[in-house]
Amino acid sequence: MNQTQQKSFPVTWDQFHRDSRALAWRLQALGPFDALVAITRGGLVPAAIVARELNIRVVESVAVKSYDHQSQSGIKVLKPIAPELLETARNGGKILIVDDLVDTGATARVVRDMLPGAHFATVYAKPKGREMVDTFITEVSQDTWIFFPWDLDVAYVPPISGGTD
Ligand SMILES: O=P(O)(O)OC[C@H]1O[C@H](OP(=O)(O)OP(=O)(O)O)[C@H](O)[C@@H]1O
Ligand SMILES: Nc1nc2[nH]cnc2c(=O)[nH]1
Ligand SMILES: [Mg+2]
Repeated sequence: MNQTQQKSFPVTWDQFHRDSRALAWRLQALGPFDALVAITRGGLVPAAIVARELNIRVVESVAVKSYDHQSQSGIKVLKPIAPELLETARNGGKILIVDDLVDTGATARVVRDMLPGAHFATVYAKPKGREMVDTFITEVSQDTWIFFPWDLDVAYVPPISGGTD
């Protein structure tokens, strides 16, 4: 989304761990996977959790940047997938791609093109990008901005009544 979102969906560490584990449970039936590719940076945390649960030892990263804060800019590949991993995929290896979320699907499309046969998994999905994902856990509406625990801090919230006492 290019404009500031109307709704917010803040996610705590506990919730993110739980949702990432739920993703691993769902993926277990589809494995075993020979390697995992995490889309940095957001995919790194769910990738660590999924790799631990599914005992995937080979973890590669691909760096794709599409947002500055909440504004979408052009997609840039800042670090491509290592040639050894592409070779594994070409030789029939089963590759799992993990990201934290799919929004418009633009990031997913770019990485899918790099690894056409891979399984693409995210923890969260918005309607526009849902078609790009093979497995996800929770769907949120397109006008929702998801706030991840690594982007949040504990802060004072004024009372619902608006009063100060
Ligand atoms: O479906 P899309 O519209 O492409 O949006 C989804 C992507 O946007 C975010 O990454 P971002 O580019 O903000 O970088 P980050 O992972 O480093 O936060 C998120 O982690 C996904 O990778
Ligand atoms: N943190 C965060 N990054 C995004 N990138 C694209 N959509 C989102 C979102 O809802 N939350
Ligand atoms: Mg990302």
